[in-house]
Amino acid sequence: MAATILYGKEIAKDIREQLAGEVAELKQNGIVPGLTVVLVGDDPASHSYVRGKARGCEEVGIRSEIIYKDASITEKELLEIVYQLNENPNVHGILVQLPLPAHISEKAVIEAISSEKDVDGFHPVNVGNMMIGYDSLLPCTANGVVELIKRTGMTIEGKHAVVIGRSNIVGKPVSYLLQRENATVTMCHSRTVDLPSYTRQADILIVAAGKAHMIGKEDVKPGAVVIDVGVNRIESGKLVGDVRFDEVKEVASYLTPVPGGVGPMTITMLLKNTIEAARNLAR
Ligand SMILES: Nc1nc2c(c(=O)[nH]1)N[C@@H](CN(C=O)c1ccc(C(=O)N[C@@H](CCC(=O)O)C(=O)O)cc1)CN2
Ligand SMILES: [Mg+2]
Repeated sequence: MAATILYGKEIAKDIREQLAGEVAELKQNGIVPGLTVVLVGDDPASHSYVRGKARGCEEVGIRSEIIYKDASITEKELLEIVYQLNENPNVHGILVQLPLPAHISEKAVIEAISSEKDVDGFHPVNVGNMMIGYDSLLPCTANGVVELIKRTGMTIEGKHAVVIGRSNIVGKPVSYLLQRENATVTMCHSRTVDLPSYTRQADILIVAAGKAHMIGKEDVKPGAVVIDVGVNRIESGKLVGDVRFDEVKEVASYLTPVPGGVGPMTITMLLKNTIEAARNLAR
């Protein structure tokens, strides 16, 4: 069996067309959705992600602004910027790009963002609401993963989903979102004993471990849907996932590539959250 490759890039394009329509409708009602991204320091990958976010906004008609700050900014100065954005009625979404320099507490910054404008879905209020199944702004990568699975047309209800990785950005939220879809979820991580005994049971396998090429075809149940959230730069400079793509595509029913799988969905879900925040704040 050869897997169908889930090109997030193409799916993201479809969703963005739909989002552009929603933005046009909001604009007719006098609301121009606005996102402000704050970027501290000069990490090239962060700069590239932030540019991608601004490009995504432009594509669907969201007004966006990037505030660049030197890595020497103090925590107090950064918090002051966040407080001002919280008060600005033209800003519906606030995102502080992570990671931050070591002298700034990510926790303090995330908690300072108004939960209504927290388009990353990282604020404890949004995380709590997600956990108990209330409406909230959802973490973008996790939401993008679930959206990709839904687009295969498969039924998630009753399926056994195995998640590898327990990060706050991916592993934990994706496990909650899949439970919300009535999957039976098993969470595995770096200390799991006999990982393959779990992964081989998975109808849906989400790999977010951050370990290049760790999953091979011997770890995958034939016909499983495999979502690779890993982004690893290997010695050759090439970007690879946590899954051995060429092997696993022989046994999975669906498989995401890296790059071009989950990544493009992340930014699309951010655009979706910004539109949702604008709609909620206008109420
Ligand atoms: N405030 C936030 N900070 C960070 C987040 C986040 O969601 N919010 N996530 C990551 C970085 N990130 C977005 O910010 C991100 C990472 C990877 C991709 C992506 O598109 N990956 C591509 C490959 C990219 C490449 O070629 O280098 C892919 O998988 O296709 C998008 C966004 C940490 N910080
Ligand atoms: Mg092995």
